[in-house]
Amino acid sequence: MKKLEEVIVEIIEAGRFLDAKGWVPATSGNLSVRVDIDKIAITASGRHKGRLKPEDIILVDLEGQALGDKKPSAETLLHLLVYRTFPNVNAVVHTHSPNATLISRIAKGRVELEDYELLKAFPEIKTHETRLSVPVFENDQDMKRLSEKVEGYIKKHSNVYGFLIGSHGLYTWGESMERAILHAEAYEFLFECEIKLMSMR
Ligand SMILES: CSC[C@@H](O)[C@@H](O)C(=O)COP(=O)(O)O
Ligand SMILES: [Zn+2]
Repeated sequence: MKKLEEVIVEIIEAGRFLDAKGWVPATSGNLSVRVDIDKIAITASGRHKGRLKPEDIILVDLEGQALGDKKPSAETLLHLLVYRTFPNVNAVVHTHSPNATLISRIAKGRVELEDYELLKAFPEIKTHETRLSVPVFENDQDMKRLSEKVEGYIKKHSNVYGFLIGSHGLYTWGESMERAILHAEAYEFLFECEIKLMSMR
């Protein structure tokens, strides 16, 4: 596990990267890193992810209780379910890009990505001759209800590297922040291709 100081810098730099891409507009999005067996560092609620300061990164326990007085992300439960489900995952990112928001409005139930060379950006995928499903969940302000639905799906399906929330955005993760950002980039590219393909039909 990295030291908390290193994790804070990592989250701030990742937020700047996502902001530079236009994927976390208007304080949307959130990022987290596992810092200990029972502690997660996560962005405080309502902060602009391109302009994070060290004090905007706070610690929560595995129930989502803040270990301090700042309010953690409103979507903390969606991060915690990922850490609970995948012991090898150490970073989760959530973006609100136009592509993720749009394709999650168009797709019914899931986005099917197949025959793309870039699918090899995801773990264990070694060939373009793959179909990767990205589940789409209806948006819901009741995070407990939404997180239970997502966790139920992920527990029943293999090869899930991310999920979409309808008209909202993308969640993805990785063994490190670097891998989580790489997966976000790959999803963004693939969603853009799919949206352009749909517009050509
Ligand atoms: C500002 S609209 C986006 C928010 O409602 C939410 O979806 C989001 O991604 C950020 O919530 P936050 O509580 O700041 O982590
Ligand atoms: Zn969001």
